[in-house]
Amino acid sequence: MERFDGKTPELRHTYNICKLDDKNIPREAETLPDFAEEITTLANDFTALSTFILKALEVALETPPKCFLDKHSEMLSGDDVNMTTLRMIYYPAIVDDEPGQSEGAVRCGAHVDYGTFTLLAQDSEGGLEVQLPGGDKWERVGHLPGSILINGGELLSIWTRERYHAVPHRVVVPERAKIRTRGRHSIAYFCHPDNSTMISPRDILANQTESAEESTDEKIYSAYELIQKKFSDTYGPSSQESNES
Ligand SMILES: O=C(O)CCC(=O)C(=O)O
Ligand SMILES: [Fe+2]
Repeated sequence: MERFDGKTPELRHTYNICKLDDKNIPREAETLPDFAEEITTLANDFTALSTFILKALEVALETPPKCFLDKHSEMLSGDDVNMTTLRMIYYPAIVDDEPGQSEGAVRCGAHVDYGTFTLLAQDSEGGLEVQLPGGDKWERVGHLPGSILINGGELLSIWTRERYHAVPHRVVVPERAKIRTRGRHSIAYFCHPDNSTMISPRDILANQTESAEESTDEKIYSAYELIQKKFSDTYGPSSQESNES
């Protein structure tokens, strides 16, 4: 994903699921007997919520009917067809005297997500910050129990010519000693279009007038090409199949 700087250590563990099947969902029958069922239900709920939001975007942007829905028909069917990912994230407690954990360490470096949008559920530990459009100040995201944050991603920003922004965000290590010695959990659902989708603002904004410059100069890429370009900008040209983060 992410626009991290390649130097600052990121203190987190992640588990990504791109395809909802038995092979990809860990079954820890003894320690977590209901895990597979719970995570499958959660993933399906996130997919249903994403479908609802895609419909709402169609209404808000007055797109041709099913314009977004048809382009997101393969969510969680595998990253060979669609990069949608459910990510479980654990940020371990900070131990100040361990190497790499104090000076300059972050939980998740500043970045924008790549896809259409991200649904983010977080616990109450805090640390998530966003940069709102037009400003460079980092704002704390509070925690409302049960709430889900919707973060615009980069493809949505290209598609809508920045009417919906990709929101820069990060997770900082809490300053207060008592809080930093507790771990933090979050779950993100990265909603992506099908890989072959051409990310063309002209399809989405068909009813809106465009300037002459926008209509002639625009080069159109597929979702797959744009994501590969992101990976190679972030990790270097040899990183072909790395996942978001
Ligand atoms: O853990 C969080 O709250 C944010 C994670 C995130 O932004 C990401 O994995 O892209
Ligand atoms: Fe993110």
